[in-house]
Amino acid sequence: MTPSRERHGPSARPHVARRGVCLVISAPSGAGKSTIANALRAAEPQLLHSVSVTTRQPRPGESEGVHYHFRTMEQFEQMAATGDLLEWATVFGRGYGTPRGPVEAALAEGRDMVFDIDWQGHRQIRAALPDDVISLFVLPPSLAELERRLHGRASDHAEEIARRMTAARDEIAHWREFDHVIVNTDLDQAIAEARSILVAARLQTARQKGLPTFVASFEG
Ligand SMILES: Nc1ncnc2c1ncn2[C@@H]1O[C@H](COP(=O)(O)OP(=O)(O)OP(=O)(O)O)[C@@H](O)[C@H]1O
Ligand SMILES: Nc1nc2c(ncn2[C@@H]2O[C@H](COP(=O)(O)O)[C@@H](O)[C@H]2O)c(=O)[nH]1
Repeated sequence: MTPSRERHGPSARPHVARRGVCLVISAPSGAGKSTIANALRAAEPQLLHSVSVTTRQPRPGESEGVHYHFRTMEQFEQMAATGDLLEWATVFGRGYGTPRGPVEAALAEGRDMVFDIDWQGHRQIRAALPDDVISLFVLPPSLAELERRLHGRASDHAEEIARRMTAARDEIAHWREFDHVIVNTDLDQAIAEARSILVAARLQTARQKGLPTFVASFEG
């Protein structure tokens, strides 16, 4: 039998526009979250990357507006004070934050965005956008391997690596706050798992559009 709303065609409720997914990836420094986020973006060119603001110096090979927006502490504090940052935190003694404008634009357009931020940022973004955030915590296979990766990356001096290893324990202590956790032992597997999480988030019912029109007739 034809469901009633389908019989009365025009009275069927319009479809809910698709909401973008805010995929927050956190991990102790060196566990591989940027590598995984970059691989996701390479596999999914539509996926936007939230470019953070930081007060740290650029590393060799990093460019303004691509890896970070590099700002002075004064500029950073001004952005935080005027509400230009959706979240911000002090990480390893420096300021890091997420510019608000690009996130709001992405959500308005139903675009998905990936965030490479720490646990403090995750808490704040989840509180600000409770319906939009899906979060993933990336663990290294061991602390020894984490330290090997930080040295292997060759981007930080020994003192900075020691600081990041100390902070790693604090970061890992928050793993249960996340929706998903993966262990980044085999990189290809970790990327595939992260992609599955993104795909599953996209398929959540509240985010759908473009479904066959008959489904509107089956709303309770
Ligand atoms: N599964 C893996 N096996 C071996 N090396 C890996 C793996 N995943 C990532 N790496 C390497 O580990 C290093 C750290 O990775 P990456 O820079 O992505 O870490 P991160 O978590 O984003 O760190 P940060 O928070 O400091 O930005 C890089 O040199 C990367 O190539
Ligand atoms: N709360 C936020 N944390 C951020 C943001 N961008 C990056 N980060 C975190 O900082 C560390 C260090 O990054 P690095 O590039 O200096 O190695 C990283 O592990 C992220 O967790 C942000 O916008 N907000």
